[in-house]
Amino acid sequence: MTTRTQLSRLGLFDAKVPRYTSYPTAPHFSDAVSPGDFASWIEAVPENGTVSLYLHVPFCRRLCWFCACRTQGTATLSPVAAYVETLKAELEMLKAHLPRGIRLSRLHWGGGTPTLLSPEMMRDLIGKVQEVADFADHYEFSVEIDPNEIDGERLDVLAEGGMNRASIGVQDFDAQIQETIGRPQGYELTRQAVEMIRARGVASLNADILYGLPHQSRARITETVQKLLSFAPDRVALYGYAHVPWMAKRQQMIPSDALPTPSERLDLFETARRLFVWDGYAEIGIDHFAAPDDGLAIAQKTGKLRRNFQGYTDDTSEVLIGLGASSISRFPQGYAQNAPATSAYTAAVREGRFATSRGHAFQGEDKLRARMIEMLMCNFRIDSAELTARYGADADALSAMFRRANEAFDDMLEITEEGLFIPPEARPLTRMIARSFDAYDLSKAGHSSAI
Ligand SMILES: C=Cc1c2[nH]c(c1C)Cc1[nH]c(c(CCC(=O)O)c1C)Cc1[nH]c(c(C)c1CCC(=O)O)Cc1[nH]c(c(C)c1C=C)C2
Ligand SMILES: C[C@H]1O[C@@H](n2cnc3c(N)ncnc32)[C@H](O)[C@@H]1O
Ligand code: MET
Ligand code: SF4
Repeated sequence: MTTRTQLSRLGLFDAKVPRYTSYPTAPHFSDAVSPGDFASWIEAVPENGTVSLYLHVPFCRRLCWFCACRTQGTATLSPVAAYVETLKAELEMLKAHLPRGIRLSRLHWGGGTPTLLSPEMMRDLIGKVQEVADFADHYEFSVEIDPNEIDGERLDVLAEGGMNRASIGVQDFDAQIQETIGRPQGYELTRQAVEMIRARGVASLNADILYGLPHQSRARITETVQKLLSFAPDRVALYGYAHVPWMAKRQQMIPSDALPTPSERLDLFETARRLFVWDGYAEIGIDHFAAPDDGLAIAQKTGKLRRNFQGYTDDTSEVLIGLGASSISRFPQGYAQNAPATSAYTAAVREGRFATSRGHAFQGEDKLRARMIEMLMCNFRIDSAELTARYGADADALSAMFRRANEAFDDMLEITEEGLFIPPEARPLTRMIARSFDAYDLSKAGHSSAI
């Protein structure tokens, strides 16, 4: 039996599974976590430690049809200006609760399109962040940049404010695909954005591209990857296009009959993956590639790769604080998510309350299972020794779980003294294998394709 037949028989081409940027995943959050819990979790951060800070900007000038991000269109800057004022008020509240001596190991601006902010708004927001906490040594300040929404002046402000990583949205360079997904973006425009970013000494450049787009073929994705490689990005995220029109209504604009089949998606991923590997990139987890000297590649080699809401990271901070509408924070105690609607978020912060609307306090085996799933997503292996040492897991119980997983996956996995290992031929199954260690009921969540 070929590997592909085996993958198909195991349900890879039919499965709908989470992306596991958290465990439990966000659909399992409830209203059990309150603004008061969020405040007390912030107050419990150890003095003189580090935290990471994520600021979410849920606005875009254009609304690309393929996009599943939580963002709203705006033709003018006035809602953005009002939103920045709310973010500043939320930062002020954070400052009031944060223990002494905390520094930022990471600052990430995401969205949406944070580069929609005017240079003055950017300066203002950076200033307010600096009032809350200084950057730690070896900090990273990264910003998601839409090449259509950037200019030299904004980049100057960001670079002066300490931005040392930039991430650009590319998705695909093919004109017909761009038209079908509602995201026109010429190669030349993207190249100019890259040059402007590099000219300001920004140390690290990431680019996002997608496989599984309508009309995408091996030839077309090859061309896109080659064009992207001409920019020599330090990192690339190669996400599977998640077609979830029941969640992201804009995707109803995308003709489903032009979408590749799950089997073709696997081909597209493999085609792109090989090109990156040939070019010397290290494979990072399920969907990232990094130059060998990049932090992600080093973290992977040293076993320090982590997974958070922004994807893969080499950040070692235990605490990630997400501000802005819909942002999710992670603490040793659990997750807290802000109200998703900008109106509800704004109303809470303007009244002087944190906007926490949902979340999950860790209980029972949550942390153990979260770490097992993170290990699979990052390293394609589960290391039993760490689980017994850090979470008091029972070695026999772990072995029994591994054996059950291996049976469920046709003996394609390897069980060793050290733990469980997913060999390369079984790696397309990684999210499905992770799901087999998920104790929550996933039947109602409406996830995207497993490949
Ligand atoms: C920056 C944009 C995106 C974010 N997530 C996605 C994009 C494109 C992709 C995505 N994330 C989820 C789905 C649903 C189906 C699935 O495959 O699981 C898709 C297509 C899951 C998801 N998205 C949000 C939540 C709360 C969840 C569930 C979490 C999980 O399954 O782990 C909302 C959300 N997504 C993004 C942000 C910043 C955000 C709001 C907090 C990023
Ligand atoms: C932040 C990044 O999220 C990715 N992104 C946006 N929408 C989707 C989707 N439906 N499926 C997969 N990835 C998506 C894009 O690559 C963007 O650049
Ligand atoms: N909005 C930017 C872009 O589309 C950043 C990636 S999508 C959140 O290019
Ligand atoms: S891809 Fe980026 S610019 Fe397009 S709608 Fe999504 S967040 Fe906005």
